[in-house]
Amino acid sequence: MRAPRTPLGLAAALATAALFALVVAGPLVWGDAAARDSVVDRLQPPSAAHPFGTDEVGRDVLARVLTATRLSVLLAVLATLLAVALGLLLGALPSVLGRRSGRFVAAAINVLVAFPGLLLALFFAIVWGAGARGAVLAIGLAGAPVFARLTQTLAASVAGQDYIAAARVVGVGRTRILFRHVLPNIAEPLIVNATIGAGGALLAFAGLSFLGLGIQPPGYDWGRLLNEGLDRIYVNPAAALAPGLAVVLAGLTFNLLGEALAAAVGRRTARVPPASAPQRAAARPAAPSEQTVLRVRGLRVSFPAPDGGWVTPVDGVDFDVRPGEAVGVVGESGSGKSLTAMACAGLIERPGRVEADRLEFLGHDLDRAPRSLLGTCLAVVFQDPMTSLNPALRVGRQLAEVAEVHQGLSRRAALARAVDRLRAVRIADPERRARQHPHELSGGMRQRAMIGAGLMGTPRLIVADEPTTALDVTVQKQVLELLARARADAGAAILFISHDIAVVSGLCDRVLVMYGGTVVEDLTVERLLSGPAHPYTRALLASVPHLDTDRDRPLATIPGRPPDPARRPPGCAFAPRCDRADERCATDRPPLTVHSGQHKVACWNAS
Ligand SMILES: Nc1ncnc2c1ncn2[C@@H]1O[C@H](COP(=O)(O)OP(=O)(O)OP(=O)(O)O)[C@@H](O)[C@H]1O
Repeated sequence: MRAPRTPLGLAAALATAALFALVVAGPLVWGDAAARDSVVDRLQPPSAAHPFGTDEVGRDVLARVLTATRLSVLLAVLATLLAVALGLLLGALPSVLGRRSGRFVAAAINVLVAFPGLLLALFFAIVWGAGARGAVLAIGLAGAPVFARLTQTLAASVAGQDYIAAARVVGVGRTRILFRHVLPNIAEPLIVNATIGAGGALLAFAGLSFLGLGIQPPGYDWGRLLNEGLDRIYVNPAAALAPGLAVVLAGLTFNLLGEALAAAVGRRTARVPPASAPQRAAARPAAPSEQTVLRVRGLRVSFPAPDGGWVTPVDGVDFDVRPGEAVGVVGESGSGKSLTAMACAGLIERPGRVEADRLEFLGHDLDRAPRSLLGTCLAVVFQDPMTSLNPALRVGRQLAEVAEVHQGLSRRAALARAVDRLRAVRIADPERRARQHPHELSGGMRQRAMIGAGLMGTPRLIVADEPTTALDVTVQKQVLELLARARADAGAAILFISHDIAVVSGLCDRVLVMYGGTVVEDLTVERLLSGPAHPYTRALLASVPHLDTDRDRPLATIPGRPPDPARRPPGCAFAPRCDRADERCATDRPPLTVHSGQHKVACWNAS
């Protein structure tokens, strides 16, 4: 972890050093003064000799508070360690046990977390009896469910990572996966939370000792001193104030340390270092001779189904996108267009699972492609420009981040480039707009800003998922023109998802028609308009109204409904709605094969 350079880090380091010094030196320096009684000095008010007064036997309150630091802090740390150890054990169990027992343990953890911690501590303190041991056990056990829940959540968040899947594939057992792959990857957030938890344990200790369930005389910690001070609060309030202050300051120290650790860990994980020299070489746009920007073979996207199995909405998609080419993806709602596009951009979130025989971007396996390559050469434009921009960050900053992280530009240079890109996407007064937050821009401007973000690098592929659906018709036209211009200027290929065939045929060279989670026809726009071969594409075209459509007749519709991904028929998914379907269509799934030239069709009875 890096040296504390922020004010928060510096404050945390100083406070922790001071507390540590008191833990070590407190009893050595002030131990004698804390034990020295003197009948004549009984119940003295604050004075120069005794800044917080004296107790019933004339001992100096300040010396006792400073001496009690060691016991108070050590007991809190011990209880926290116990809570973390038990929490780790309990939270890791669901990963080691089978699905059924794992669920049972997870449910038990949830119930324990919902139970108030201090009540639990009181219960355990009474079970184990008053005293230091009982209090450590009580606070440790009461804190364990929170850490168990944290461990369980963190373990689940790394469980879907590829390196865990790879370990499973080569037969590594669950326990070994837990210790070698899961725990090392969740250690940092656990340490941060344990540090903050120690502050809570300190307070809980003070509470138990104050209630007489913690440290017993002649021993004393801050809680006991607080208890004694409160007995004579009307005579000498400072005697209660001193241990109270000590608890607050030490608690704050733990919290500060936790916050500083969290900030350092956050910085480390959020900030991707600028590409190193070899990475930059890899990130350089691929040579123009390269034939394919995106190569997809046998792409499958699956999600866990409620019955415990998997449902596969995208099932065997094959296509290529060549440099500078604009490829449209059309199909009814639910045909798998967006999932295909998101899988190609590496954006399918867990628990979704992406499998493919080949999924390559600029010749790199998408899984292993350098992050800087994706950051500079792949741009994604989403349907809703409001949710794709961070509402808390200024627009210019968001665009600049791409150049800062992936191109190693300084903050100032990156911001200048952001303004330049906003100008390139025809946003008027880009300097002012760059300083604004997304909510201050119109929907069309936000979408242009998103395209501008994609143009911060040298995009070789722009994946646009229904980028104009949320916009009105005039703004829609401007955004389409902008995409076409980005394609012409930057030479970027476009994968354009839309349910609107008219829009697709205006922008694209080629069209992929999707049905039931797969590509059923891959054809040029000219071929699409002159006469496609797949009955589904024909039906889709017939359902689009155009200027020559006879208004006296009802619009053509495709009878029936698209198949549910969980209950797709074994043969052609379109067969139940197809007027050309025969027996073979019901049993054998037609592969996507060359129909003529570059035209491909997946149909046994293509025209
Ligand atoms: N996270 C998910 N979990 C489970 N199923 C999902 C998930 N995301 C999408 N699906 C299912 O996958 C299928 C295809 O979804 P997708 O969003 O790719 O369709 P689409 O063709 O883009 O449709 P639309 O035009 O309505 O966006 C749908 O049946 C959808 O319900």
